[in-house]
Amino acid sequence: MRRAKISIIGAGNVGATCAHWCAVEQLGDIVLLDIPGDMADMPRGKALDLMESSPIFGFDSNIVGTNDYADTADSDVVVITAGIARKPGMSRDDLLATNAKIMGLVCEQVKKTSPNAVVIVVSNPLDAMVQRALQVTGFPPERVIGQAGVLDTARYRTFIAMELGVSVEDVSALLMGGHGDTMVPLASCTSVGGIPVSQLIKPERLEEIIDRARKGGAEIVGLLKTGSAYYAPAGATAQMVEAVIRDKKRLIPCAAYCDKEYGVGGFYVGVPVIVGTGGIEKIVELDLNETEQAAFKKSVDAVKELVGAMAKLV
Ligand SMILES: NC(=O)c1ccc[n+]([C@@H]2O[C@H](COP(=O)([O-])OP(=O)(O)OC[C@H]3O[C@@H](n4cnc5c(N)ncnc54)[C@H](O)[C@@H]3O)[C@@H](O)[C@H]2O)c1
Ligand SMILES: O=C(O)C[C@H](O)C(=O)O
Repeated sequence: MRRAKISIIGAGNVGATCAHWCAVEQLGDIVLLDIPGDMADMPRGKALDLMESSPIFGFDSNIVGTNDYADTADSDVVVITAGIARKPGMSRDDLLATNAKIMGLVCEQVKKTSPNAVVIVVSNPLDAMVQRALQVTGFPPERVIGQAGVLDTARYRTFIAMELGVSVEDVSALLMGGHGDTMVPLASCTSVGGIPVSQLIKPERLEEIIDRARKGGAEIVGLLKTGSAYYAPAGATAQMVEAVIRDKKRLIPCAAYCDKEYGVGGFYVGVPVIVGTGGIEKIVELDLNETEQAAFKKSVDAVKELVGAMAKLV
C-alpha cells in the first residue's frame, strides 16, 4: 500500500511546523513547497533538516522541499499556509488583499496537480481565504476545509485547564463562528470531566476566559512581535490531516461551507463537523439558544462582509 501524500504549500512557520507534526505522527510522505527567488532553497533546507530528525523520532516519512508543483502531484491532502502573517497593530483582515492574490495563485496550481485532494486552508483571514480556495479550485465544498476551530478550541481548553488546575485531557469544549474577534465559544458545550463548566467556573470569570480565547491570536502576535502563532496552529492542522488520512471521523470545529446549514447561505464559517477520508463528511447542526444564535449571526455577518470586500479585490 502506498503511503499517503501530504503537500504543504508555504514552508514558513506554520507550514514547516505542521510538516514536523505530520512526520512525527507518521501520517505520510510530505512535500514542502515555497516560492522561487532568493529563498528558493529554503524548503529544501527545512525538508532535509526534518529528514535528519527521523532517526531521533523514528519516522520513515520521506520529506521533500521544492518550488515545483509537479512534486506535489496527486497529493491526498494539500495544506495551504502560503501568505503573509500579521504583526502587532494589524488585524487578520488587513491581510485580505495580499493573501487573496496568493491564495488564487496557489489554488490554480493545486487544482491542476492534485485534483482529488482534500484541501485544508490555514492562511488568514481564514474564512475568506477558504472561500477563495473553493472558488478557484472548483472542488466540492466537502473537500475544501478551513482550520481555525481546532486551534481556537484548544486555546479555550488550555485556559480552562489552567484556571481549574486540571488536565487538558478532561476539558471538552466547542467554538463556532468566524476566526476573528466575533468567534462564539459555547459555554453550553463546555464540560470538564463530564461536569458542565457552569458548575465549576463563575459566569463572570468564564466570560474573561472566553474573551482571552477570542483574542488568543493577538496575544501571541503581541508577544512574538515578528509574526503570529505557529506551534498550536500547526498542531491543530496536523490533527485535521490525521482525521482525513486515517479516516478518523473526528467531530471537531472547522470552517465548513454552510448553505442551508444554520441558515448561513453559502459561506464558510466555523461549525462542528465530522472529518474523515472524504473531508467534511457531515455538518452537525446544534440547537443554539437565543444568545448563542445572535452571537453566531453577528460572526457570520462579519464573514460575509469580508468576503464581500474580497470580491472587489480579486
Ligand atoms: N487559521 C489559523 O488558525 C492560522 C494560524 C496561524 C497562522 N495563520 C496564517 O497562516 C499564514 C502563514 O503563517 P506563517 O506564520 O507560517 O507565515 P510565514 O511568513 O512564516 O510563512 C508563510 C510562507 O508562505 C510563503 N508564500 C508566500 N507566497 C507564496 C506562494 N505564492 N506560494 C507558496 N508559498 C508562498 C512565504 O514565502 C512564507 O515562507 C498567515 O496568513 C497566518 O496569518 C492562520
Ligand atoms: O492571530 C493570527 O494572526 C494568527 C492566527 O489566526 C492565530 O489565531 O494565531
